[in-house]
Amino acid sequence: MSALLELEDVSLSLGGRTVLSDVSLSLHEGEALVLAGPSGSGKTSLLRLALGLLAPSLGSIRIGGKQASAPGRILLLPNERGAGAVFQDLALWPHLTVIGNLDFGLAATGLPKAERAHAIDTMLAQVGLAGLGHRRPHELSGGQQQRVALARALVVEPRWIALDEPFTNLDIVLKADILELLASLLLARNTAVLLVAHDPDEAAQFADRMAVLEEGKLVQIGTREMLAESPRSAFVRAFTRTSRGRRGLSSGGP
Ligand SMILES: Nc1ncnc2c1ncn2[C@@H]1O[C@H](COP(=O)(O)OP(=O)(O)OP(=O)(O)O)[C@@H](O)[C@H]1O
Repeated sequence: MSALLELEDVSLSLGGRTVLSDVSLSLHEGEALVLAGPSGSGKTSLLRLALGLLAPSLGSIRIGGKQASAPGRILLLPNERGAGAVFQDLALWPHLTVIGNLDFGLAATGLPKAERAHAIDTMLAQVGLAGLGHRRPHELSGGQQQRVALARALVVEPRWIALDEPFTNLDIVLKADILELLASLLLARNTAVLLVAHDPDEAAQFADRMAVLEEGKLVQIGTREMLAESPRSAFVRAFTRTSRGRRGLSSGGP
């Protein structure tokens, strides 16, 4: 079975400087792959390439075995990549209600209105926002806004989602809560995730595999076993135990 997402020997130059060199990486069905690395190492750029927001300078990207990007070319548009995304700034539509924000992408799928309303209701209940659907983003707390962004990314049932440090601005308790919620939602839906994380603890909660970028090069890729001794190991073990059975993933190289 082909990977959901495959980067092969991808390099990226922006403004005359090399941002990524020769990166090969894949994301498999239901897998949680965490991308770590120092500031400026190219994590966001890699996500943008994967989502089809940037074209590689060299190399190729495949989505579900289909050619998605080639040097200087985006062959599959972002909305054709089966992906959802949440970025740090969340980018919620300020003039739309919570329901309006979720319906924005869902309406484009062509699903009839009644089914969309049902999907939105279910999703909002799952992220703990039942009853808040008619509020606008500025009428919500920071943590609630994060949940809306997550719900908006997931309501269209993407096969994978890209998360670019979306929870950085939350306090530690809220962050732990939302990460736990995210883990359970992804597990229930078998959605794969490519998560950019600064914090190794955050990575450990999540990762089936972890990839480390330094100065645009992939310097390390490790399995969840490497993360078993994390300070939150009880949760990690619970998560990996369930996910191992369900996903039947063999860990290994890129
Ligand atoms: N449009 C651009 N033009 C020129 N250089 C860019 C551009 N976008 C990003 N860069 C450079 O590419 C490098 C990688 O940036 P990127 O945002 O991918 O890193 P990052 O690992 O996500 O960093 P952070 O953790 O700080 O968000 C940085 O040195 C950045 O300055």
